[in-house]
Amino acid sequence: MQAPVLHVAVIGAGEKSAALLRALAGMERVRVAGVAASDPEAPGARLARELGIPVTAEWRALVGRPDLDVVVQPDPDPAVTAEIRRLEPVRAHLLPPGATELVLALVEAGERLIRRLRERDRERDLILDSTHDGVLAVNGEGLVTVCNTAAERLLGVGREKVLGRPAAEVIPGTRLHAVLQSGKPELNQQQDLGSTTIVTNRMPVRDESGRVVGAVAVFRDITEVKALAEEITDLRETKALLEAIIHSTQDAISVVDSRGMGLLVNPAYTRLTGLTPEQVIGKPATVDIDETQESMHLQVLRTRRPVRGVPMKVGPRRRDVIVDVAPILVDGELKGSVGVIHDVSEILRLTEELEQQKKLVRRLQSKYTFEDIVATSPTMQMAVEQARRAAETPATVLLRGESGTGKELFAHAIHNASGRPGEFVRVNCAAIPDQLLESELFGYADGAFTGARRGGRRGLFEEAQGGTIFLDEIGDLSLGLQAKLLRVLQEKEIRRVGETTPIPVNVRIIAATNANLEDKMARGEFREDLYYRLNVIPIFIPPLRHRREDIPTLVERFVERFNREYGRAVTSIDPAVMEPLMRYHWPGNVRELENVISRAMVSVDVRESVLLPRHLPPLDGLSGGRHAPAPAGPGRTATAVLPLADVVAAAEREALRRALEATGGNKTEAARRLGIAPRTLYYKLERHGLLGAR
Ligand SMILES: Nc1ncnc2c1ncn2[C@@H]1O[C@H](COP(=O)(O)OP(=O)(O)OP(=O)(O)O)[C@@H](O)[C@H]1O
Repeated sequence: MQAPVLHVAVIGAGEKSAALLRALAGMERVRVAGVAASDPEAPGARLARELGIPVTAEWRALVGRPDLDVVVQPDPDPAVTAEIRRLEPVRAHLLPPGATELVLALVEAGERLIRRLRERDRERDLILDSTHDGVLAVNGEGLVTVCNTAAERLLGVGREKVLGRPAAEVIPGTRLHAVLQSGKPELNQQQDLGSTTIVTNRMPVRDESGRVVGAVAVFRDITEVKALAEEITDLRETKALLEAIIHSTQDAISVVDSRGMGLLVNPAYTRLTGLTPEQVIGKPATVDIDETQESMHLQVLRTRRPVRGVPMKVGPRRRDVIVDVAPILVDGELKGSVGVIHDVSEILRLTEELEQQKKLVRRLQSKYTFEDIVATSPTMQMAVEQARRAAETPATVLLRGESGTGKELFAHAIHNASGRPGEFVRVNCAAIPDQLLESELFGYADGAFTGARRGGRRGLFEEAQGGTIFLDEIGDLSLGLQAKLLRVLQEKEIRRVGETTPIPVNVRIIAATNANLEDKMARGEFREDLYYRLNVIPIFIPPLRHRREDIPTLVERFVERFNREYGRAVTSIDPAVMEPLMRYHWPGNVRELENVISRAMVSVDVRESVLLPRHLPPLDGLSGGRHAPAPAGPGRTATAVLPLADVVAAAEREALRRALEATGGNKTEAARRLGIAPRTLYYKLERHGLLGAR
């Protein structure tokens, strides 16, 4: 149905009429049919012309029109009013006096209200558009009334396409119509919109009476939040892992920020330094854990370079530590520095203990005195007497005798009787490779060769400073080393390998050999000058087979010793035991006798008190009785087939034994005749138990 339109005629064109015309022009349901103006230039007449309203000079022409609903006379002229009433008695539409003012006031009030409402709408839109949350509202009919910028962005639609349209049709997946129907809010609903995830709160809008008149949805993009949440979970796990590691490591760790303020310390740090987290975190690292040094953290922050392996003493117990500090650089930016402190006091203590143990072992090595040397035979008594006298002097002693005759025993005894305060150091010149022997004897400088220890190392000559060095198997020394040893003997100073500064040494030298040095000299294998330097006091120790009268006393001595060592209780020796021992030729000399008694004592029962012939092991080459020859001998008619390895080993042992016997124990000569290197011979003798256990 078409809304009715009010047709108005305005009589008069003064200021008041003009104001009324302006007000009426804005009204939708009012049409001004014409304006009556006696002066065509009056303000009302001019405005009417601008607005396209017909203007007439004769008001009577206007009033007579049949389509008029109202005639308005803003400035009433009583004569005109009466005239109108007379002419139009039926349609007395004239507004009463003062009505114009009322209309104007109402229009103004209406305009003010509209302005205020528009402002509020603008404010609301501004607020809605500035929030990141999408806002969508529908009225009671489900038509969209609000769609802010964020909603446009999130939904991917322009507001001009949705405003005033049914939400259910234009917003995919909306549930606002459902909320409109149920009147129940739907809160924190997660919803996927393509690649984005949103979370929505939908609420009904009620009027004062509680009737649902609309619904609002407020929603936000949580794609980033979701990703961040996942990242944070990952970071938390990593952090927990790192914390666990930092907490459990035995190394002390401290971290400072880029200004040098304490950020983190672990329990190992507190244990080591005695500093608690409260004393460190948030405090400047001006002094280091070792107050005598500049803070390494500050040094690293200043230079941006790591510092490694700095030794320090820290904590109330002044523990020895090694510190590494490194800058923390993230994308090239300095974020702080991390220090790791390794406690090395335990390692140092163990090293020291090891050194002590080594010294102890060496001291044990030189525990023998002249009282320990059995010397019943006149030849041995003479040798001991010579040695006693030599001990009183610092002169070089050369001990000569076959293997196992007791040369080392003599060396110990001489050292102990000499009263020299330093240590007794033994070197087997034949057992150490030549290149190694030089650095062993004289030590080496820092960085002398690959693998050399930092700071270099003392050699055995320096170790024996103030004491005695026992150069065993001197006959096996290479010509090169012979020259170097000669210089030591002449100048009484040594030079570490790789160094030129000499170090004075005060060391008594006892050399020993079972080789024929004179033969060697004749063959050019031993330097003559060195021979005379060494041969100051030569002492010959005869082989056991040349002094059999020593055998009973030696046996008694060994039985006593193994009683103690093996927990046996042998108090007497059957005379029948002595018989084969006295007959045997003892190629291995006293060491071999010692081994035989040792094996006999092992086969003695703990309750037995008498050593019997049956306890003795077979003695090589002694036939008859229970002392059978070694198995696998060539003359043996054995039916048993033995493993080849055993047969070969037995043959090798026999060959070695014969070679030693034939050369009187001269190992260099034995090696030469066997066609093997002396070192190989040593190795083989050791393996077959033909070389005394050292
Ligand atoms: N006269 C002795 N009195 C007591 N024990 C002795 C005697 N002679 C040697 N021994 C013992 O015999 C074993 C061998 O002696 P030692 O090691 O001194 O011989 P060596 O001549 O240095 O041998 P090698 O030339 O093989 O190095 C040692 O256990 C030692 O105690």
